[in-house]
Amino acid sequence: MGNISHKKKLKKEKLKEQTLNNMINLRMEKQNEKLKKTIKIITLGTGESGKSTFLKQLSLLYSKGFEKSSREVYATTIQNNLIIYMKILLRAIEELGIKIRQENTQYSKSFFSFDDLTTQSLKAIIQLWSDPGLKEAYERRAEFQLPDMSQYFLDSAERIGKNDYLPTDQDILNCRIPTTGVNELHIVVDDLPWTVVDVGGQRSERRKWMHQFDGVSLVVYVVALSEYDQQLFEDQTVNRLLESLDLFAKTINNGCFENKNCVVLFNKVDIFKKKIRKVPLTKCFLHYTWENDYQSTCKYIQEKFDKIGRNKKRVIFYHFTCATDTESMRGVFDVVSSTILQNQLNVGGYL
Ligand SMILES: Nc1nc2c(ncn2[C@@H]2O[C@H](COP(=O)(O)OP(=O)(O)OP(=O)(O)O)[C@@H](O)[C@H]2O)c(=O)[nH]1
Ligand SMILES: [Mg+2]
Repeated sequence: MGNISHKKKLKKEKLKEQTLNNMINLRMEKQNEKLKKTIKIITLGTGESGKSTFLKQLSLLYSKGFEKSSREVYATTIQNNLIIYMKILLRAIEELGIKIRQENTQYSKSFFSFDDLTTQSLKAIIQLWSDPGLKEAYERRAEFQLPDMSQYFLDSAERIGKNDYLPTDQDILNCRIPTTGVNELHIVVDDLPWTVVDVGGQRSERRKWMHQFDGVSLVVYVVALSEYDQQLFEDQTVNRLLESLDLFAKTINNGCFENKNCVVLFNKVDIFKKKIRKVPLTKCFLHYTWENDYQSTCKYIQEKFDKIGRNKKRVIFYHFTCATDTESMRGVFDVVSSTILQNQLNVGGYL
């Protein structure tokens, strides 16, 4: 009798164990499914901070990169931009009272009649860009609105002006096309499907943002560090870095994100490193009293953002980046990817 009841007890315990195992397996499967669900990342930040460049790099590293047809579209934009940049510079030399060489005045006078890149307009661009007056205007670009990357393209005018010109990856990374609406990139990183959402950062675009906030796993907030001495394109009375700080406060403390980890990219460090040697940070933060070197200014700016974003429910990761440099971005994506994995494991209850 005793033996039978002992056997029954063992059977019952085994059954219980099996049920428990099944339940654990089921839970694991469900959690794995959750982990495999598409990770939605949104890039936010003010206009021209580098959000779309971040997306282009992801596309180069984890997707097919740029097809011939899209290179052709970029070619037209880059060629048109050359005309636009030259007109901006010519207007600036007039407004700033900068003199150019006598022999170049004929080119500057006729330039406003050009709309396309032709043999004539290309010749004028090359001639005018060799003038020290235009270089001086470029150096003073914080006083008007001219993209930093205009120098890269003006230096390459001859190559860009060729009939069979097809932009390189670097040309495309440097090309500025302000985002209107929403762009999405679908990629697989470390076995996980990512949807990366890119929105326009200029003021008129920001009202579209909140429609994209649902289901976001990670916010990547992009700040153009180098813009501390520049004014907004949309409002010439507002400092760009202060606008970014203000926008960060409004965005990151939005109910959708208050318990979500966030990655802040302090971008354009290449320009910032050069600029900070010449232009004091007091251009932006009037009461800044620390040393005006790279380390101290970066620390100060990071603290400003951290003070706004810090709370007990999330972690904010900071990286100093040059979004146009593919190799350095590879390292940044590795960190972003492990941040996401950590987030997912937290959600699944693994950690
Ligand atoms: N030198 C330098 N240029 C950069 C860097 N990141 C982006 N850029 C350039 O800055 C310009 C603006 O970059 P975008 O990626 O278009 O900026 P965005 O944030 O998407 O701008 P919106 O679409 O208007 O919101 C482009 O010409 C880029 O090539 C960087 O780290 N260093
Ligand atoms: Mg963009």
